[in-house]
Amino acid sequence: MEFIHPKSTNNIIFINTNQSVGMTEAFKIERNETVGRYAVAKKDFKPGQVLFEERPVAVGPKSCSPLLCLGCYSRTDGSQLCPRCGWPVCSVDCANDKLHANAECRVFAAAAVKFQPEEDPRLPSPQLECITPLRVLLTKETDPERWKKEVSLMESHNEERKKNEYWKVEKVNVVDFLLKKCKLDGRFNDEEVHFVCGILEVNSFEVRTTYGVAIRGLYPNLAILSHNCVPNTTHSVISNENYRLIARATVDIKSGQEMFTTYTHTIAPTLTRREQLLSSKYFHCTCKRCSDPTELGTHSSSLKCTKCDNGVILSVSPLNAESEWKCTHCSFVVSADQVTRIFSTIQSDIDGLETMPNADSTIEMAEKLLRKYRSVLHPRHSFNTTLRHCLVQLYGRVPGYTFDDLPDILLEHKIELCERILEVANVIEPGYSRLRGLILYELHVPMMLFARARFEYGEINKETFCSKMDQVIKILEEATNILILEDPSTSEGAIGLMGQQSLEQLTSSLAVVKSSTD
Ligand SMILES: C[S@@+](CC[C@H](N)C(=O)[O-])C[C@H]1O[C@@H](n2cnc3c(N)ncnc32)[C@H](O)[C@@H]1O
Repeated sequence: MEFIHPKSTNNIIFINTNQSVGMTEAFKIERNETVGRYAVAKKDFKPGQVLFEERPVAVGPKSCSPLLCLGCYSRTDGSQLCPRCGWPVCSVDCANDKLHANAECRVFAAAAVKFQPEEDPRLPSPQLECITPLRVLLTKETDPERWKKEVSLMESHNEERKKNEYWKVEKVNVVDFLLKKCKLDGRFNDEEVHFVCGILEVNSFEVRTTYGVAIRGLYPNLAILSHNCVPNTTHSVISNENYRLIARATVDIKSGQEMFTTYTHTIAPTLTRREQLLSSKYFHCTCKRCSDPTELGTHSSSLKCTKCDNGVILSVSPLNAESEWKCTHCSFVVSADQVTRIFSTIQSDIDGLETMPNADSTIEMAEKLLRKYRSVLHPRHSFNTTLRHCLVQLYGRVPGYTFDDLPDILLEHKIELCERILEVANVIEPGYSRLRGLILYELHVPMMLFARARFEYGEINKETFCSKMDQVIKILEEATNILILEDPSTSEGAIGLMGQQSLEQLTSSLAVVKSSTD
């Protein structure tokens, strides 16, 4: 049987449990014509408070995944194979991992379907396309209750998906492969296999393994939440606890209010977010942020007018991707096509940064891009926020730009980069969001070093220094309160723990300074 190599898609939003949908204490499920089912809070929640915890129906490789071990999902070249089924794993432990051994391993071994070596294991492996759908399908037999109450109710959008080119690829790589080659046609049918592929595309969320590899997980409670480009919840997945998920409120959620998550990158501009939501989740987002030409005053999509100095170019009708864009000050008009071209040129420049190492050359390139598009993009445009986000993680860390190397001017620069990101993050991911937690943490170090230097040079007096340090402590406290809620095995969780220690040290050394006589 010949597999079809699909074009790469990114349709991710980003083990059984006894807890079924509708049983959560946090929300009740309501329904309307536009979104289908959605979640309404049953009581009040505070920022950071847990809404619900759940175990996934299944986790496994994403669509278009490169070759991965089917036990721990580490990258592999396919040279090590499971002794029972002959599919890629990286160790005996991984071959014996329950998720593999009780699922596809049994199916492949019974049908004697062997894995065929891939020419280039770094490219998407069509053979892995069937793994996560198969794991979900098998729950129909292993946990029929959960299948009936949770999985079978999920939205697949198969009527729309049927019209896509990819439907035919899915028929060959997943449906025919599982039913014919793996001899599952007595247990499942065409419609069921396409259904699980559909619900995975529409409902699964990206999950990171302990080693940082991106896979996907199907979480029925989380999947009830509608999308909003300003979410009021966040979630973390604990990879070394069988991918248990914890969903939390990021802001106050009152009883009767809808709970929202995000299915896309919040930093992206409206055109990009809406395009991604339409192509992979099959709906037109009409949230407040998408409907507002200024993106709630963040100007994440706005361009600078090149004809007059004072104007900002905004979409006349942001819910219509064909709408023209106009200057707020002069009569200059730009077509939707022109804006799309400008955005894709800048986006591909930024994408180039992703493949660069964490080194001084990446700092220089990101700074160059900020300068290059200064006359085109609004200062708070999404692309600028993305570049600043990249820079704040490098300043203070990479050789040549460690905190010991940074002159005061670069400390001030890092402070400004963080403050600019926060102006946007406070609106698009308010409250207890990872984005805010991380940027607040990045902000506290240069603020502290800058204040210390000013004090040591005698440029500020003790009182001003103490008030600046009080500010630093407040910022670090907020960062820590957010990040300490993350799994300690993740980088965010580790920063939360470091933040806690620094907070104690800073508070006690500031107390010493405050009590000292001049
Ligand atoms: C993960 S599911 C959410 C649960 C779904 N509403 C259900 O009934 O099963 C994602 C789907 O819900 C709908 N949806 C979610 N958020 C939406 C929104 N903001 N506007 C319109 N439809 C939305 C879309 O059909 C989308 O493909």
